[in-house]
Amino acid sequence: MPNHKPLVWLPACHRNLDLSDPGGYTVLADRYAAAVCQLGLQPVLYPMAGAADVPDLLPLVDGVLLTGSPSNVEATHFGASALETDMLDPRRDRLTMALVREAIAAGTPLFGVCRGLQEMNVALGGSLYQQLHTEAGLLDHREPEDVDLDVQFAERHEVILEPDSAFAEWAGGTRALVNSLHGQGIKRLGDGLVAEARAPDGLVEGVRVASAKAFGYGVQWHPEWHHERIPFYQRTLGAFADACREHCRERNGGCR
Ligand SMILES: N[C@@H](CCC(=O)NCCCC(=O)O)C(=O)O
Repeated sequence: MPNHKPLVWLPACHRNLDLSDPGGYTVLADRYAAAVCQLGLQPVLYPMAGAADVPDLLPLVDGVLLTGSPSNVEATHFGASALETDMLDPRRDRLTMALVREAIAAGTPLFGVCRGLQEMNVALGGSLYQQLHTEAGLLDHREPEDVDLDVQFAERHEVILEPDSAFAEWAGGTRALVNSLHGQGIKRLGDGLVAEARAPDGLVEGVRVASAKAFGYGVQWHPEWHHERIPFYQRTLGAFADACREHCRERNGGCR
């Protein structure tokens, strides 16, 4: 039995931090890694991993957490053109498009948060609204600018949860309040995804992977934000952590 905690792969972002370094930087918001640690799991990064490395690396981990990011999934992945204003991350896109499909096929627990949900949707053939706030009938789902993080991540709207879904179980009912920090959103649902949570404007904000052999969920909100004091977020993350522990036991005959 290995003497380590279940390992969770968090694909990083790649940014030019504007320090005149043409090599760029690998970036991961501590918030996600800290939440993984608080769940008793060990976050791991493979900074240079590309799509071709996924078959070698996926068997080494017990779960995959696709984090949020200010960058947008490039619209060329769903048959549209990127907007001039888009902040893009083509390396992350290339990795996560492959990772989503292979994690589902391999039965590795998979959880997508915000950009991560959008990646799951696009990897499975779905499309995104590129600017929700320009769409008639849809809410502006972006966070307020130039305010404290506590205000940016404050609960902003309800989600309506499918009765009998895991979301309803985690929320203890069919409605929950969530934060909202995104400009893109699901337009056409990816193949094999089941919509189980919707914003009041009808936008799909929570999905289940129908064929998942382990945990396979994505959410548009941020359950990692102060999950320790919000039972809905805590139960969602707890279910992902339980699935990672189970996968670790199956993979290794046990785990810490
Ligand atoms: N850029 C996409 C995804 C939005 C998203 O993931 N926001 C999280 C921002 C905070 C963080 O880095 O965790 C969109 O705008 O829809």
